[in-house]
Amino acid sequence: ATKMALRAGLRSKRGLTGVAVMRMQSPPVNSLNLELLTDICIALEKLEMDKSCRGLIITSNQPKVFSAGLDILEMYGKSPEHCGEFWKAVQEMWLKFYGSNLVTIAAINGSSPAGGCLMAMTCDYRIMADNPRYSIGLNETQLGIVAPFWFKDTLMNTVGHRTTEMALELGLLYSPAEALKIGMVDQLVPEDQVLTTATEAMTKWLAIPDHARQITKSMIRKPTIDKLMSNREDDVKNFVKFISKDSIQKSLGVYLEMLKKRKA
Ligand SMILES: CC/C=C\C/C=C\C/C=C\CC/C=C/CC(=O)SCCNC(=O)CCNC(=O)[C@H](O)C(C)(C)COP(=O)(O)OP(=O)(O)OC[C@H]1O[C@@H](n2cnc3c(N)ncnc32)[C@H](O)[C@@H]1OP(=O)(O)O
Repeated sequence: ATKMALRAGLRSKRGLTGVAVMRMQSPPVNSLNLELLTDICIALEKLEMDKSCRGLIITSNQPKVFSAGLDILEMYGKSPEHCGEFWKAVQEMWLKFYGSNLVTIAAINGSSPAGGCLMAMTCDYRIMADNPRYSIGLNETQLGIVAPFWFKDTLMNTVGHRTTEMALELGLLYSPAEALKIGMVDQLVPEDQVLTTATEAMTKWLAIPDHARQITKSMIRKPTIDKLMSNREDDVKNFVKFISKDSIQKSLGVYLEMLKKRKA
């Protein structure tokens, strides 16, 4: 096994031959801030260029949480310039993962709301811990915010049209069993088996010749990727305009307070 040290917030190491394991470790809840997003993108870029690497398993080193989604503090009370930079990093993460040539497997060993769910859905296969206390889904509307079209497209491509209407409009967070039922995740296993099962699944995916699998993946995902690629700047402008509204800032503030109170 080769070890690969990465910058703060992220550790990645090789286990299975040709397979990297990326462990998010940004306490307390792996919320996706600018630094973590940048680290993830740099790591993926390096792996993508490494000819000996064919697969990537992404998981969490934090207890109970895969990722809490986008870091709300990057969107609350920040300048339009900062929000724009942040959103570009979110786009970059999505583009890199959704368009990755590697086999990507999400080993979801905890809750995965919003951007965390998005990240998992960019992968080729999802294995989640069967703990009923965990949840996964795109809950944006519950925060008073609107998931952009490429979040919606990713969900629609994964679970279908009608389920997306319900999931997105109601901002539903699903238990692992519900997520399996609608196809948001592909497999449930006991918590201590998530990573070993991901490794087993990887073996199956790697049995397929890379070029055939990569061309097939690209054929399926390219239209969705192209849609964002040709609208990137407008999407950033829309985000900044939307997130800077007083009413949206107020909703985010209320939500953050709720998170803190819930803890107390
Ligand atoms: C018309 C419109 C046109 C166009 C639209 C254009 C653009 C679209 C606009 C906007 C889209 C923006 C998209 C956003 C997607 C997102 O990802 S938003 C983030 C959503 N995330 C959540 O809702 C998750 C919130 N967190 C939780 O539910 C729990 O923390 C979790 C279940 C993950 C873990 O629970 P637990 O282990 O009990 O931890 P705590 O709740 O105690 O949390 C620990 C501390 O961490 C803080 N925290 C949690 N999540 C976040 C977060 N996402 N960002 C920042 N901070 C977070 C929490 O407050 C605690 O802090 P404290 O210790 O109290 O200081």
